[in-house]
Amino acid sequence: MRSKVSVIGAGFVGSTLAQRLAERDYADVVMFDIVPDMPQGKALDILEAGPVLGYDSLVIGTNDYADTANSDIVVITSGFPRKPGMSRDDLVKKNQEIVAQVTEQVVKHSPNCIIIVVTNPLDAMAQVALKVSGFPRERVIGMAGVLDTARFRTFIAQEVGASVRDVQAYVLGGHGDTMVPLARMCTVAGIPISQLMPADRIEQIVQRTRDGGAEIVKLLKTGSAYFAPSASVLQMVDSILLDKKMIMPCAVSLQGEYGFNDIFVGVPAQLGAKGIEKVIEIELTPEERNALEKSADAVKELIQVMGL
Ligand SMILES: NC(=O)c1ccc[n+]([C@@H]2O[C@H](COP(=O)([O-])OP(=O)(O)OC[C@H]3O[C@@H](n4cnc5c(N)ncnc54)[C@H](O)[C@@H]3O)[C@@H](O)[C@H]2O)c1
Ligand SMILES: O=C(O)C[C@H](O)C(=O)O
Repeated sequence: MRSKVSVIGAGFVGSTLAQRLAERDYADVVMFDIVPDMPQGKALDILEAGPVLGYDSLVIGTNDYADTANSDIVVITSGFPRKPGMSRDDLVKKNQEIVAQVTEQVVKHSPNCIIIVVTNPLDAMAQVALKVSGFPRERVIGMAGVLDTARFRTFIAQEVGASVRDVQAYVLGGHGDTMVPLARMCTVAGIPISQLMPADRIEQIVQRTRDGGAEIVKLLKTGSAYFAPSASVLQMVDSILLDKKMIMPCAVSLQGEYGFNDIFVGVPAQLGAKGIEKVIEIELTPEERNALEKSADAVKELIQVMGL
């Protein structure tokens, strides 16, 4: 039987993800939205590309949660994106309500699914989904680190004129202004970047990575990034559905790892058929440790604002 992936929210991230998933040809895809007819129209459009591109994925658009029943993975993208001048945290109240209500329905129809949260502010919304679902932490994962790391890798590759495939990096912490790009562990074909570029240039790239989401928001003016975000979710879905056990930075509800408890923080995690199969603890320098704590504090503040 084919796997089933449901995407809640058929906006820019949701519909681009549905397209990418359909092209993978390993799962049927259901796209849900509260806007009448819109998910149906987008799903039909993606389905009709199948004969040209050669995939047989069934793609359904719906306004009825019953169609999402028994999904293996549900990706929550529903909610407001920010506008220029806003921070992701400014979305917290509006999106908390949406994510809570969506999670309730998701769980009712797919009690055994793995949830991937995309809605911002990411770490706080993952906390909402974990709480409302009552799922174990292995089955509620936030997407942010793959995207932030992809941005970091893009800028490093551009700087040294290398293939992005040769650039390895990690961005840890919350998906906000205090995220922690680990420049010390960034390599190009195994060579530390400190041997390839001056420290001040590395610091500029680290800052551009932290501002990566805002850079796109400023250019788009009416919404936020979706091509790289949907590609990043796809990598997580690949690792889970194909049980590839890839290690990538994800927002995970930590239970003692890195000294944190019951708070979502971006850390390297191994993703497989069971969801989060392992949290990888990297030894951090005191400076990196401080930066991670500062980033976790920003997430804690939001959790308080939400009354969770
Ligand atoms: N974690 C990340 O790295 C990351 C990356 C990109 C975007 N995002 C976030 O993802 C979210 C979606 O971004 P987008 O660009 O797709 O926005 P969008 O406005 O294009 O789409 C959001 C969709 O959610 C739908 N929606 C609203 N309330 C709903 C509900 N109760 N049930 C179901 N659907 C509902 C809307 O109708 C809309 O179609 C935003 O919060 C954005 O900030 C996060
Ligand atoms: O920046 C945003 O608001 C969207 C997303 O979190 C991103 O990093 O692109």
